[in-house]
Amino acid sequence: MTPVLDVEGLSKRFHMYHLDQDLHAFSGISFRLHAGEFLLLRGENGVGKSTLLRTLYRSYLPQAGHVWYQAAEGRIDLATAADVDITLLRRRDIGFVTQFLVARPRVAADEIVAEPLRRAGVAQAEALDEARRWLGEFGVKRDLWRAYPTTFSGGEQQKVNLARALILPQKLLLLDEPTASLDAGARAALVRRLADLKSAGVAMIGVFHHPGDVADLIDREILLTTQRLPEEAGAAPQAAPEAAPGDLEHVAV
Ligand SMILES: Nc1ncnc2c1ncn2[C@@H]1O[C@H](COP(=O)(O)OP(=O)(O)OP(=O)(O)O)[C@@H](O)[C@H]1O
Repeated sequence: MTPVLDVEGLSKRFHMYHLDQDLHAFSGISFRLHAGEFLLLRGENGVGKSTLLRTLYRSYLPQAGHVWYQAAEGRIDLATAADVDITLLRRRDIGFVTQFLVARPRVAADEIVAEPLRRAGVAQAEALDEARRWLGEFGVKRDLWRAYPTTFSGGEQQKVNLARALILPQKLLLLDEPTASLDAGARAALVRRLADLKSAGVAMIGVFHHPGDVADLIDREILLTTQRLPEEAGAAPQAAPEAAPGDLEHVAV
């Protein structure tokens, strides 16, 4: 079966201009992800989990490697694809859920959530109905549905964020600590939605503060570790070979 995502030798470093030195976030990461698979990214603080997700989403450009994505039109390398193609894929195929909502001023919560449906051609009234259903599902109080999320609490903003990101099933979902500020009810609603999306064939890669929340969904794990090699050895950290489902994959970064 053709993987949805085939990551080959991906490396990312940041240049810190004020120190005039590079910071290696990770190097040589390789893995594959198939439709309906759920991959958990683990590792200690600062090991590069969020950076890896952002590089897959092409918010960051990698220094080396490929991120082959199987689009309807054919295989495309997200590491080098044109911005216009990335924009299309983000609208249609690839979702990114973070714990932070970028709330636009004077746009109501239900409109923010309905927007992906509107872009996909769903009529305004139907899209708003569906958006309100999801706001309700995630526990946003009814009297906030027409309000502006710029003034919402952290948890309320996060619920709007989730409803918007998950309203339209995409092919690949990147999840960066989506449960961070959620109450128990919203966490349960999120897990239900992720389980439905997984059954519908959505491939997912996630970082979770409490992986127990999604224990039933996880097919594979990648553990990112910081491997400090002696300078004189001169060898770059290598990614471990791909693990079978259920195995734990150790990847030095
Ligand atoms: N834009 C950036 N510029 C420079 N350094 C960065 C940038 N983004 C991340 N880093 C650095 O890259 C390293 C990896 O950060 P990242 O946020 O990916 O870690 P993480 O594994 O997600 O950590 P946490 O578990 O704390 O969220 C850190 O040392 C961080 O300081």
